[in-house]
This record gives sequence, structure tokens and C-alpha cells, in this order.
Amino acid sequence: MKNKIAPSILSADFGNFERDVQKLEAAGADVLHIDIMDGHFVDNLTFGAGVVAALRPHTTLFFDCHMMVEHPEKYILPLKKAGANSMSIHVESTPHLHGTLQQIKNAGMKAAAVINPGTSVELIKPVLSLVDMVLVMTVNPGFGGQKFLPETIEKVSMLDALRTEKSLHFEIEVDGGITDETITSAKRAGANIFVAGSFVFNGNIEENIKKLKNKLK
Ligand SMILES: O=C(CO)[C@@H](O)[C@H](O)COP(=O)(O)O
Ligand SMILES: [Co+2]
Repeated sequence: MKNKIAPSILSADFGNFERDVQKLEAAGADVLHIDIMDGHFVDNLTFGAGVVAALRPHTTLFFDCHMMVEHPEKYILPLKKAGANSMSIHVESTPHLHGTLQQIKNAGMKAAAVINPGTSVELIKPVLSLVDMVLVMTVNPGFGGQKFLPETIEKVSMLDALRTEKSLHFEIEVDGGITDETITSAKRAGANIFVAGSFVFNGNIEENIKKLKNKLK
């Protein structure tokens, strides 16, 4: 599976999204990770479909929306209209995981299931044949700049094994505390999409993306 770097705009300059997103694209980012938080599911509030729509004309990057919200189903049509390409839904956020993933696919977007560090792979086994991607949180959701939790990597290996066993094709994304050091264990375990916020934006964006890509060779 193709390795992809997915910078998170949570660490961008909120007053200069257009400039920062264009910098990311020019620097070789593969995916734009958009952290949508509602101040309820997590203790932080970011942006919604309005900002996604405003960014859409400025880049051709794939828009990967990480939904840290209650009632994720309410965001499907507005985000589709705004130009989002995928939505990742936390298993902890809805009793209707399967139905919500189905609705996302029916709307014409890619669908992903997300598990928090304290959530077991067991809970998403029933939807593995439906999803395009699984996102394993490698920090607790809500904020950028946290320390990578190495104990979460075992779940990436478990998902990689399940994928082979069941002949499935979902991608595996990791998110939180990814640096040019932590990326290696995630890749070895079977992840192929690497979200990075603070590591990419702290210093020179182009050099930092290069440092991550070099570890994937
Ligand atoms: O979803 C989240 C946080 O909840 C992430 O996408 C962060 O934005 C990643 O930031 P770093 O840990 O790479 O600084
Ligand atoms: Co995220």
C-alpha cells in the first residue's frame, strides 16, 4: 500500500489557512488531515464544513476529515457539499457506527472507523469489511503536540493481521505524536498513512515532510 504523509491543519496558522495549505501541497503532502472538533466529544473546538468549503478552491489535496464530534451523522451532507473526500468516525461517538459509515459511503465519500487509545480492536471488527480505512489514535484526541503512546501500536499489528486473514484492503492511519522517530514503529506494524501536526509545522514544513518521507523508504 502507498505510504502517505497527512499533515494536520490543527497545527497551521488559523489566520493563514490558505497560505499554509498551499505550502503543504508544494512540500509534497499526500493528504490534508482536517481535525473537526465540537467541544463536546473532546474539550476543544475547531472548524466545520464552512472552513472546509473555503479551503477547497485552494488545493487539490485529498481532504481527510477526522470527526471528533457527537452525532457525526449530522455532518455528512454538509461536508460532502463542502468538498470533503473522506470522513473518519470514532466508534466511541455513536451507537450507530455501521449505519453512519454506510451513509458516508452512500454520500460518495470514503469512510473510516477510528479507535481511541483505550478502545479495543474488537469493537471495530464488525465494520472492517465496510471501511476504506481504520484510524488508530496514538494519543488521546483533542489536542496537537502530545506525546506518542507506544502501547497503541500493538493494535496496528492486530489490524494488519486481520486484514490479511480476511483478505480485506482497508488502509491503516495513525494519528498523534508522529515524528521522524515514532513513524518507524507505526510503519513496521502495518500503518501506511501518517498524520503529523506539530512535527510538520514546527520549523521548515518542506524539510520536516522530507524527514518523515525518508523514514518510509
Ligand atoms: O486528531 C488529532 C488530535 O486530536 C491530531 O490529528 C493532531 O492534530 C495531531 O497532532 P500532533 O500530535 O501530530 O501534533
Ligand atoms: Co486527527
